[in-house]
Amino acid sequence: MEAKIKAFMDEVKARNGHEPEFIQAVQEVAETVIPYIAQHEIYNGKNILLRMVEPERLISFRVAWVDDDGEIHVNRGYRIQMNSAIGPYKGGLRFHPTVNASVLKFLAFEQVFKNSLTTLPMGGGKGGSDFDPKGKSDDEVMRFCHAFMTELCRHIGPNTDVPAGDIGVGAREIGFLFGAYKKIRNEFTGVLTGKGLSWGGSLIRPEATGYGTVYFADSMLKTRDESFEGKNVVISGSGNVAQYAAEKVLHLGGKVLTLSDSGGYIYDKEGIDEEKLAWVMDLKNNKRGRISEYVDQYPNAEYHKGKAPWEVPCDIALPCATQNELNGDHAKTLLKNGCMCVSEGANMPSTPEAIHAFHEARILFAPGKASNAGGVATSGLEMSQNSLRISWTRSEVDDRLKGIMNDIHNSCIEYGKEDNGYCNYVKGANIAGFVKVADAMLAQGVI
Ligand SMILES: NC(=O)C1=CN([C@@H]2O[C@H](COP(=O)(O)OP(=O)(O)OC[C@H]3O[C@@H](n4cnc5c(N)ncnc54)[C@H](O)[C@@H]3O)[C@@H](O)[C@H]2O)C=CC1
Ligand SMILES: O=C(O)CCC(=O)C(=O)O
Repeated sequence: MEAKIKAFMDEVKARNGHEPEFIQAVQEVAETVIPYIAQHEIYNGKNILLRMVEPERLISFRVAWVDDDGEIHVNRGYRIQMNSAIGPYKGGLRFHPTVNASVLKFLAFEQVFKNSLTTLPMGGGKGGSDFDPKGKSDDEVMRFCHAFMTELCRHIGPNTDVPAGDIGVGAREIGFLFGAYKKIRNEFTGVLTGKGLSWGGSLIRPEATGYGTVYFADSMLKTRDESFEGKNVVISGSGNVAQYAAEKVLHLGGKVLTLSDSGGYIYDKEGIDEEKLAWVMDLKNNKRGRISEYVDQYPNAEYHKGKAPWEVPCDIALPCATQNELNGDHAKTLLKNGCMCVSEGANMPSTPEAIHAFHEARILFAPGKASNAGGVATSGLEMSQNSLRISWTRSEVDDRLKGIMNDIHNSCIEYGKEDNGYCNYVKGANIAGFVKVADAMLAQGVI
């Protein structure tokens, strides 16, 4: 089996050798899915995984825009349309200086499996730009978004490809992008998700990724007769996912000790309660400040510049910032300090070494493609509401989200439970996600 996996990866590396994040994401899937394919005659000899690692379409384009001083800037825009076997391409847009084809291909590849796990009819895609919204005025962000959509609008549509937010793309950016699409195409449609409530958005979409990550962790904890009640929880990030993960942890009786951004982390041993979290939301979503400012407001807290929060002893860790933010050494520290559960809110935040350490220690570990699927699932619910031209209530959407996260957990158990009783959620998510897409691809023929 190892030879088969190596031969497959050699082929992937030959074509994508300069794309480390993409190769990392494919390797993890290959290690779990190739043995499964070998045991299931219908998939054998069809090169399905090889087809799945090649994007159906990779679009790259120039985005030229003018700043407040009249200077012209050029960024690169992308949309990776990875797989449409089970529905229109669906996945977020990331605006961050680190964006490149490798990062977006890894995200688009993960998205295919994640969207399949939600049980909703959504293919996988991802896009974005190396534009950095940090430090830009609202007007500059608007001009960039309008320029970006001028090209992107040719490639998307409610039945073709439906983008949404990701790092650096929140409610403000989705508004500007939607405005440009509507103007150019003269269509008011559900072409983006994460929209404002008065123009087609869904209740609970802002909360969904963070809430879903915590719902998934709660399902894992229940398998060991545990819960969030009274647990110390360490969270990285302070953006959309981290904020609502923290909120749900508080609802379930846990204590949130940390939040972070790319500058460092804050540790509040008294706990970040609802009032402090509201202050962080205002800091990040309105003032667009740095997390270091927390200690000016709450002097009993500590700020650790340039560091990640995994050194703070905890029962549960929720990485909610970015890829590869939790490495093998961080994992060992978490385990030494007694961490029993890691649920990924971000995409691929744990390195392969970290995942290996969690599996060796047999703690509860959920990969992002399962545990953070609540965001895209609720985007799927937004698409349904747009098509039906109705709006569901907060509790209707939240109940559906809970149901979907519970179903994803059950799928992971079905495909990931090992003979010794331990559930390998990575294996479970990869195989469960693969089966639905592979079956659709088989039915649709070689195309
Ligand atoms: N927004 C969504 O619905 C979904 C987001 N995700 C993933 O969750 C993660 C966070 O996304 P959002 O919260 O939406 O973005 P966001 O832009 O609202 O927040 C990103 C957070 O990550 C921090 N960050 C960025 N780079 C960092 C670095 N190098 N080191 C430490 N912190 C860093 C930022 O300071 C910020 O706190 C990403 O991995 C994203 O792909 C996954 C599923 C859905
Ligand atoms: O809601 C969506 O379509 C995008 C979510 C996303 O980008 C993700 O799941 O990583």
